[in-house]
Amino acid sequence: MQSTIRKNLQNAIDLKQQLLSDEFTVNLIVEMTEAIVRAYRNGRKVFFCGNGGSAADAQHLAAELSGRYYYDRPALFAEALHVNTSYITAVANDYSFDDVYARWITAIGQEGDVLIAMSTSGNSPNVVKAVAQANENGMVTIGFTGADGGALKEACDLILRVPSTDTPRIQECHMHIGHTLCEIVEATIFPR
Ligand SMILES: O=C(CO)[C@@H](O)[C@H](O)[C@H](O)[C@H](O)COP(=O)(O)O
Ligand SMILES: [Zn+2]
Repeated sequence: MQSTIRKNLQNAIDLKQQLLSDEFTVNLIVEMTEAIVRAYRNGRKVFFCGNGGSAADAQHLAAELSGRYYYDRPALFAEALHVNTSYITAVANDYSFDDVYARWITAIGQEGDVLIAMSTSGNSPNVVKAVAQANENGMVTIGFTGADGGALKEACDLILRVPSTDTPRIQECHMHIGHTLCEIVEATIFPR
C-alpha cells in the first residue's frame, strides 16, 4: 500500500517537473491563455468536452470560468458539453454516442468560440468528432491529451500533450494546467 502511494506521488512530481522544465509547454500554455482571452474580449464563448474523469474535469474548469476562480468578478460564459443529460441520452440513443458533442456544436458553436477537448488518448470518437465540427464552424480548437496525442494531435489548433501514458497522472496535469489557464484568464480580463 505504502509503495503504491509513494510511487504515485513520485510519478506525479516527476511529470510536473518535466512540464516545468519544458519551455515549449510553458509558452504553449501562454498561447492557449491568449486565445481564450481573445475569444472573451470578442464576446465569444468557451466550451469543454471529455469522457469519464475528463468530463468531470471539463465541468470543473467550466465552472471556474462561469462562476468565479479566485475572486469576485462578472461571469464568463463557459460550459462542458455533457451537462444536459436528457440531450446526451437522447442523441446517444437515437443517433450515436460518437455524435453527442459534435451535434451540439452544430447548434451552438460560432466562429471565434473556443473548444477545449480533453482526452488522454486523444482518440475518443465523440471528442475527435467534436473537434472536427468545431473546426468546421471556425472555432479555435485546443486539445489536452497524453503523450501520443492520438487523432487530436493533427486536428487541434493548439495541442498540449502531457508526456505520460498513465491516464490518471495525465488527467491530474490537465487539471493543473486548466486551473492555471483559469487563473491567468481571470486576472487578465478582470485585473484587480
Ligand atoms: O477518469 C478516468 C481514469 O482516470 C476514466 O473515467 C477515463 O476518463 C475514461 O476511461 C475515459 O473514457 C478515457 O477516455 P480518453 O481519456 O481516452 O478520452
Ligand atoms: Zn479518474
